[in-house]
Amino acid sequence: MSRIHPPEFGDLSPDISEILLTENQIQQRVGELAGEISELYRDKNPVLVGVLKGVLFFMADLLRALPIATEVDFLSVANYGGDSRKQGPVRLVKDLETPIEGRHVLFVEDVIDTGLTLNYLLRTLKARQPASLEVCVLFNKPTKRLIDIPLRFKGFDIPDRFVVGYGLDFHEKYRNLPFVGLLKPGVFSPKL
Ligand SMILES: O=P(O)(O)OC[C@H]1O[C@H](OP(=O)(O)OP(=O)(O)O)[C@H](O)[C@@H]1O
Ligand code: HPA
Ligand SMILES: [Mg+2]
Repeated sequence: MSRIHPPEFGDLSPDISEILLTENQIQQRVGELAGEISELYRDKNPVLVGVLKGVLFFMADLLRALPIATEVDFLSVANYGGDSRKQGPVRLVKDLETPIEGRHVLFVEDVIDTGLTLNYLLRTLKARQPASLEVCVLFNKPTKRLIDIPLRFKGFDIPDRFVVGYGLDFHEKYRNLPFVGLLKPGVFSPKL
């Protein structure tokens, strides 16, 4: 089975300087992660919890690769600091609809950078007394971490660079690229 993509990504392609992970590499690793996850959660009917919006493609692909019964739910967060994101605390702007007390919860994240977002969310979910709470992250930037977080399932360690694609955005753009890449210096400005 193959997916249909335009040969070029229209007006997005010229903004990309380098592809770090191809669509095939990502899809293969997602399949491997699904295998590992299904071993741990067989017969446990876990709740997969994702944080919007970056996780949308990873969650969709992971769910479809999992050969076990699961449920899915989503959270949404905002940074108190507005534009100075990644520096201040986060707050919940959309909560789960699923009560997770006594449930096996797998937190699914697209990228972990400082770990501040995940740290806040894990503390919030732990207080609801799930039967278990583990983390699955696709892209991990180990050198950016401010808070240590145990990662039960991990897709790739990636360098400390700002990446886009496969759900990851720069000012809400580039999420729809099927690969993960770097933006050209003229396009990406960390101060924006
Ligand atoms: O480890 P941290 O430094 O906290 O960064 C990781 C968070 O940043 C990204 O979300 P973002 O705030 O970009 O929201 P989005 O998913 O809607 O793009 C990502 O999806 C994580 O939730
Ligand atoms: O590299 C990144 N790209 C997009 N969003 C992000 N959020 C944390 N790190 C990143
Ligand atoms: Mg983002």
